[in-house]
Amino acid sequence: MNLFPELKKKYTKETLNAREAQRLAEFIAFGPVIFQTARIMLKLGIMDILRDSDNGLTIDEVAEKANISKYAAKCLLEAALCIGIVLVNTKTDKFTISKTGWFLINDPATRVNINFNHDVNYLGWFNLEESLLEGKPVGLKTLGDWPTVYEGLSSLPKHIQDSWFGFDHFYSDNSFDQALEIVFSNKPKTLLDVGGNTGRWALRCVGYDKDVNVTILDLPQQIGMMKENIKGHEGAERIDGLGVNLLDESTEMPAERKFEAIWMSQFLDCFSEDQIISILRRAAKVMNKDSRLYIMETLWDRQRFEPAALCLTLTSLYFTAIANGNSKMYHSEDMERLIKEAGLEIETIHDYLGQGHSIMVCKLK
Ligand SMILES: C[S@@+](CC[C@H](N)C(=O)[O-])C[C@H]1O[C@@H](n2cnc3c(N)ncnc32)[C@H](O)[C@@H]1O
Repeated sequence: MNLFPELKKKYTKETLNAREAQRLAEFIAFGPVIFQTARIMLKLGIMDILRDSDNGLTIDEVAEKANISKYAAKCLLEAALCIGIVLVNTKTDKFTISKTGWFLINDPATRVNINFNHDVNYLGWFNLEESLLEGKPVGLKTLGDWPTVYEGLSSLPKHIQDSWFGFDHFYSDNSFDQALEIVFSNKPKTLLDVGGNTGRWALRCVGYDKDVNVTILDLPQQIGMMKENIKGHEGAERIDGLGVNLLDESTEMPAERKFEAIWMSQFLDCFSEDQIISILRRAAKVMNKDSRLYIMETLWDRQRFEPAALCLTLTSLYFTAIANGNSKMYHSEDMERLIKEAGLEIETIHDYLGQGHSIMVCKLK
């Protein structure tokens, strides 16, 4: 298995001593409540209060400033101490934030992941086991009654929708600047954005190049949201949308415009291996020898930093329990095999975009 260097260092040999390993095992055993403790410390503003204090605060002072009981403050701070997000001064009994606490407050990726896990996934994780065994998103029933999460996106309650889109947009938005340079180095005049969602990439494209026309393919519900979202923005008249369900194998991609570029960002991870081959074969049908297909994915093995691989392999289990029961964040070797089976080949791979995307540039074999 190919792994980028930081991951290889961490995943191919034991790095913990016995005490550290035992601690990690207990961290796992108490995982749900460790997560909730940290989330509540953030939500109640306790982490902010501690950060903003000059020399830290006692339990009583935290209780008063956060407007919670001393009992609640004591339970939270003692747990927060042992999970490593705060430190205590044993002379003054004052608590301060630790380095990990600083990341909880300031690292935008961590905040997005916490909201996503609490609002979208938390209840559904309880059904992960059945989801894995049945190959169905059994946990999705905690959000609503749809075959996959994608049919339900437009009707999720606002705070859950915000957390889902916050997660999705955070990752893709951060790569768009570099991605625009890669895609527009070939100056495409027509671009098909498959799974274009709310139109954020399409808007960036029409803003970047005054001559490009973008067609978005997505589920009909998303095309409705996309149209609302692009209204009034410069270049919106050069964006159109087609509501389709690409899980229906008889749905072909539009060929009439001879798309010079086909863009799939965080799209193929929504499908199983067989579904990916079918979608890529349909993309290949509308390509000619000059067309390029750009697949932007967070490939878990091609990460510069190990925590990113951790986030990605665990995000795979959101796809299992909530999204559709059969897709994942792929390893690049799997993606490459599927691309080849669909009659395409990889021309180049660009790594380390934004939060950890790669772009596989593909052409007809
Ligand atoms: C994870 S989002 C990625 C959105 C966007 N491309 C980005 O990079 O932020 C996946 C998109 O694929 C769309 N999608 C999922 N299943 C689909 C299907 N069966 N047919 C068409 N689009 C689908 C979803 O509606 C969603 O907009």
